[in-house]
Amino acid sequence: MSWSVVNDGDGLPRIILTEPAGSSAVASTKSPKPIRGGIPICFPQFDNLGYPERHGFARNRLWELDTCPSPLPRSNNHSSVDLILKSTDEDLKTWPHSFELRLRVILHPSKLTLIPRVRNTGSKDFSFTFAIQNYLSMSDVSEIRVEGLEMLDYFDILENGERFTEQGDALTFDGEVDRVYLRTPAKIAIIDHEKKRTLVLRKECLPDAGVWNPWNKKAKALPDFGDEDYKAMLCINSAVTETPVVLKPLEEWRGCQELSIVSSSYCSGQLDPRIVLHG
Ligand SMILES: O=P(O)(O)OC[C@H]1O[C@H](O)[C@H](O)[C@@H](O)[C@@H]1O
Repeated sequence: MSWSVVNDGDGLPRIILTEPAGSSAVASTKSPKPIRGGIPICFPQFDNLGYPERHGFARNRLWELDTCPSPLPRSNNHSSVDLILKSTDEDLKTWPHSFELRLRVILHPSKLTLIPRVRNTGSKDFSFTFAIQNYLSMSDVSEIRVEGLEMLDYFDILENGERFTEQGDALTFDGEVDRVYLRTPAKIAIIDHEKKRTLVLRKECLPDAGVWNPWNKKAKALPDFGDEDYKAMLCINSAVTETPVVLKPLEEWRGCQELSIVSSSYCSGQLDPRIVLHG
């Protein structure tokens, strides 16, 4: 991935990351379409709960820099940014609730932390579902193992949302998958043998986890997704879906997700998977 720094209209530096090949090569960056990649934020709905924009409008809007992230203390860390999205008159027509959605993004050498917060700034209760949709880059999805979802209940979107219980061992992939696992442990490990690394997803107040890969047929049908790109990606979402969050006026909900990389020794069996998952 290459990067460059440009100054925007306010004289603020912006870092532009570009990937000349892969899914982002065909991804649309034109508003109001979400970018197929990165980490879209799904709010106020994950999937389609009856409001017009699938996965909510937040991923289709331009956010602003948040200069007052209270009550989170201001971050003095130069590798972090606070962003905010507020309800607009246009959005109030389809989702009639005033809110402030904040996101703190913190970058460490081998860890990315996201802290989303939703505040009810209106005068009535509202409820919402939410997801942090992580498009993860993989060497070869058919060689990936996901640990931490064993024996859990899940909704299978490909089976009309029917509820099943995961059997067996770790998750492996040999076809299209679109599931939402319910009440998962706080840690999920995504093991990439070929890249000799394990991604560890740790989450708080985000009890559910979506797992999605369109595989070859659906990939061809998606206009902003390369035909072969399904091979090198896996979406794992940290989500609140089964039991929506309810906020009274002035209440705030806060979640947290950490994505970190564990050394390749995990793949050679030197590191006990139980330590990664439960340590
Ligand atoms: O195409 P999008 O609206 O961005 O959604 C991409 C995917 O997101 C989630 O993981 C859903 O569970 C899938 O059903 C959906 O296909």
